Amino acid sequence: MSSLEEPIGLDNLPNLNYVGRLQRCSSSGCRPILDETEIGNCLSEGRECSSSNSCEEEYAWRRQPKDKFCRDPLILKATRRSRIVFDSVCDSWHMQDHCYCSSCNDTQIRGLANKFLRGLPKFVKIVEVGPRDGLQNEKTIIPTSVKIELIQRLVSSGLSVVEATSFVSPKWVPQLADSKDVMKAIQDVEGAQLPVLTPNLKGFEAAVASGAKEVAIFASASESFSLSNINCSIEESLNRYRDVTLAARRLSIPVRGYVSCVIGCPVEGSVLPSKVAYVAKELYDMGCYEISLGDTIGVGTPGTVVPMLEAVMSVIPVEKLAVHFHDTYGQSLPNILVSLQMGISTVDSSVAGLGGCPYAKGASGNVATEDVVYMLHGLGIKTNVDLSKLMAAGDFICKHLGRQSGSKTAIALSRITADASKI
Ligand SMILES: CC(C)(COP(=O)([O-])OP(=O)([O-])OC[C@H]1O[C@@H](n2cnc3c(N)ncnc32)[C@H](O)[C@@H]1OP(=O)([O-])[O-])[C@@H](O)C(=O)NCCC(=O)NCCSC(=O)C[C@@](C)(O)CC(=O)[O-]
Repeated sequence: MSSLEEPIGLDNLPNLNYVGRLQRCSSSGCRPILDETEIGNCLSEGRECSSSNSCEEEYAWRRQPKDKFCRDPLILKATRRSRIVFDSVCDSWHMQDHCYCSSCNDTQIRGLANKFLRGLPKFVKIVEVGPRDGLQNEKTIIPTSVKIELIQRLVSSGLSVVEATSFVSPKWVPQLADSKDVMKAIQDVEGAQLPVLTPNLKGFEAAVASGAKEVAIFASASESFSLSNINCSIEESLNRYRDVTLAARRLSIPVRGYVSCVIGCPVEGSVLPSKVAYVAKELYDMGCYEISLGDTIGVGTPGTVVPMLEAVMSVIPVEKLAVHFHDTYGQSLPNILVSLQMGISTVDSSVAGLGGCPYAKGASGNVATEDVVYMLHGLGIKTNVDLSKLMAAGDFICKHLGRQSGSKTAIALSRITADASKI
């Protein structure tokens, strides 16, 4: 296995029981391993293992003594298939240092480890867009109370930014016509920024009147998409957004900027990186504190994402950039990984992979937050997100929508949870 992370291979881990396997993914179960010395040590330890040796000691999982484990009322409840209690079980386990590969005894391979993982950020901020981007395309109107509970659950999972709703025309996006009620109900939610989308001054004023403390504006790198999404050209939209950012500055309200169609447009096809860089810079110059680069239809691969990011990074500092991938072609995780390697440390995602844009037919939801958290924790990158609580939030909304989660991580871990409860 050449991967630096211990192979996921759940089926290949006969010596770990189900709970142990799950714990590998909990936020507390992962620790940063990106420090060069640590990687070096780990790999040196690996050198001492002969290739025929199993590295089981190195993978040792510290756990409660078995009898204590069995008396633990939390565990007993877990056997009754209680997901919430199972989350507590997760927290009673933690992972020790582990060696990645028993055969990593070659300095060249060690060099590769440093080359690919050394530059990754130690912490990634996740911007959860499920309640807005995730729900905006749902045909059946979701009760306001469900939206409110979803936001509350997401915030309590540790997410520090949860995009709550949009102040757009209810004729264009009927699902979010209750934005005022949602905002009023979450006024006392603490511990997270709760930005809302505003397409113009009218939306901005309504958002502020409803208690929004942060807004997001959204331009496009494609003329056709700009027209179909917000009914105006790119230049017209930038003029509108100048008004919004000016009004926001007067009220000291932070503004986030989106650029959509950064790789491709449903009408025009490929979008030039220079066009993306132009729109991103305009938004940055008018005062957006962060620019989120959206692959709205999810056509990007690392091969197209890297040149796009290069172009944008030549005009905007990398720490001001975020990436926003839809997962139509299953490319989001590799795209996120290359973005992190290029220095980006803010990633947008949607719980349970909810979403799709009403004006980009066929585009699927955003990358699932659970999958992003799983990958980041697997890389030793902190997120402050409790994966089990996040999964519970995903489960909550999926049950309401009557469909399976779009997160592979959530599906896999739920199976393990169900199996563990039978132990
Ligand atoms: C921009 C508009 C409003 C222009 O829509 P328009 O029809 O051109 O606007 P208008 O100025 O002619 O007004 C028409 C009506 O809308 C009203 N109106 C006007 N503004 C508002 C407002 N803010 N809130 C509520 N109502 C509004 C206005 O008052 C009027 O009402 P009427 O007199 O007919 O009763 C419309 O096109 C719109 O709402 N578009 C939003 C569409 C949308 O939300 N799309 C999904 C966003 S997702 C995205 O962009 C991508 C992203 C960010 O997720 C990143 C990625 O995934 O890549």
